[in-house]
Amino acid sequence: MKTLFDKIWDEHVIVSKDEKDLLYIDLHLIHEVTSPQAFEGLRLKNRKLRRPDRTFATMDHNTPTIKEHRSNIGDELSVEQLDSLERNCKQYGIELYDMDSEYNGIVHMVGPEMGLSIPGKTIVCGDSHTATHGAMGAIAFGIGTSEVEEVFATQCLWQKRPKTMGIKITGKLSDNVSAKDVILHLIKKYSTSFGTGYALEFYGDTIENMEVEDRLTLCNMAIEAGAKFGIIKPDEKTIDYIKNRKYTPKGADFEKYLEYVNTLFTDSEELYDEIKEVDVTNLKPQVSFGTNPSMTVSIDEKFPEITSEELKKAYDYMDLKPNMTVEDVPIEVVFIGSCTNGRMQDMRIAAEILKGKKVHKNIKCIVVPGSMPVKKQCEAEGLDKIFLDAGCEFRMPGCSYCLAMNEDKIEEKVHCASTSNRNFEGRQGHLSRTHLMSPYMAAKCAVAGRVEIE
Ligand SMILES: CC(C)[C@H](C(=O)O)[C@@H](O)C(=O)O
Ligand code: SF4
Repeated sequence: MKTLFDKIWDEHVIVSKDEKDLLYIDLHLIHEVTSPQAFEGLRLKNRKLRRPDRTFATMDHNTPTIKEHRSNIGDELSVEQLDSLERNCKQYGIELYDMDSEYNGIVHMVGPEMGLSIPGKTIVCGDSHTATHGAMGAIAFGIGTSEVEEVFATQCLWQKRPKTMGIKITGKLSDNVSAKDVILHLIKKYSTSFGTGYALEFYGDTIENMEVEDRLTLCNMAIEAGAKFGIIKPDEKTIDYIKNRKYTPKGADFEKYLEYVNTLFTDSEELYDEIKEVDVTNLKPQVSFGTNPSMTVSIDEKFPEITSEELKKAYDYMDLKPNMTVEDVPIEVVFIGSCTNGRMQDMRIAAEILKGKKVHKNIKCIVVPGSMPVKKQCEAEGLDKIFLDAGCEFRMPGCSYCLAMNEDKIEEKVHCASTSNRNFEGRQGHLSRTHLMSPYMAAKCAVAGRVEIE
C-alpha cells in the first residue's frame, strides 16, 4: 500500500542514509540561467557528464519575444548565458533546442511536448516551476545550481522524502473557470506556504475531468503554494497525450511501459499525511490584487480590509484600496503566455474571445506562445491572424515577459493582467503591477479594457 508519489520514489532509490535517499534521475532538463556555473564546476573538478542522453537543453529565459536575431540581444549577461549554453551543449554532447529550433520553448513546455516528461519518471531542472511536469504522473522538482552539477556528474541526487498531501478537488467547474482559478483559490484559501515540506497530489473528479494541459497549469503553481512537488495520477488522457511524441517509447516498448504506468496510482487516501478537500462547484474566476498569489479575490468579491503590514504594503505598491473590486483596477497591459498558461488550449480560449473583436484602446495585448510547436499550431489554426486582427501582438516563444528580461518589461506603475504565476514587486519590471488570472479573464479584459465582473 503506497501513494503514487512513494511508488515512483521507491522505484528510484539507490541507497539511503541519514533520512536521505539517493535518487536516480531519469531526465535532466536545463536552461541558460542555472546551468553555466554547474558546467564550470564539472570542468574545474575534471568530472564527466554522466548521461548526456538523458540531459536536454532549451534557451528560454533570456530569449527576446520579438523577432530579433540572437546577435541583437542587448543584455550582455543574457548573451553570455546563451552563448555558454550553446558551447557547453556542444562540448558535452547535449541536445539543445536553440532559438532556431522548431522544438524551442520554455523548458516546462518542452518536456511534455517532446514526450520526455512522461509518467513514472524522476525529472529535475534548475528551475522552481519544474513541478509542472508532475502533472504527467511523474516526480518532478526544481533544483539549485550545485545540484545541477551533481546530476550532471552522477545522474543521481540525495533528497529527503517529502510528506504527501492529498488535495481532493470535487465538483464541475463553470465554463469560465479553469485550473488557474483552482490553484489561485487554493493558495488564497490556504496561503503561499501550506505545501512546504509536502508533495501535493491533486485528485478527485474535477482533476479527472481536466485536460492534461489544465493539469500542467495546476502543478505549475505548486511552488507558489510552497511545495516543491505537484503530482497527478496518469490516466487515459495522459496516455493519449504522450502517445507518438518524439521520445515516448514506441511499439512493444510502449505496451510494456504502459504496464508500469497502470500501476501508478495511490492505493488509499488514508496513506496521505494530510488531506485538503475543496468543492469547486461554485468557484468564480480568481484575480490577484496584491503582491503574492494568495492576495487574490473572486471577481464578485471586494478587496479585503487591511489586516497586516504585508497587506498594507501590497496595497500601497499596487495603488489599490480595500473595498475596491477587480473592475476598478486600471489595466493597461494584458499578457497571455508563460509556462503556466502558454499552451495550445490557452491560446484557443484567448482566440475564441478575441475573434472578430478589437483590443480596447487603452490596452496593449501581448500574446506569447510558450513554445515553437504552440506557435506553429496557432498559425496552422489561424489563431495568429485572429490575434493580429484584434490588435494583439503575437510574439516569439520565451519567458521574457514573465520575468522582465530584455525589452519585455511592464513600465513603472502600470497594471498588467497576466496569465503567469508570480506577482511579487517588480516581477514584470521595476515598479510594475501584476494581476494573475486565467487566459479567459485576461482575454476578456483585453477587449473590455478592464477586468470584467460577470
Ligand atoms: C530563472 C529561474 C531560476 C527562475 C525559477 O527558478 O523559477 C524563473 O524561471 C522564475 O520563474 O523566476
Ligand atoms: S515562464 Fe516565467 S515562471 Fe515559467 S520558467 Fe519562465 S520565467 Fe519561470
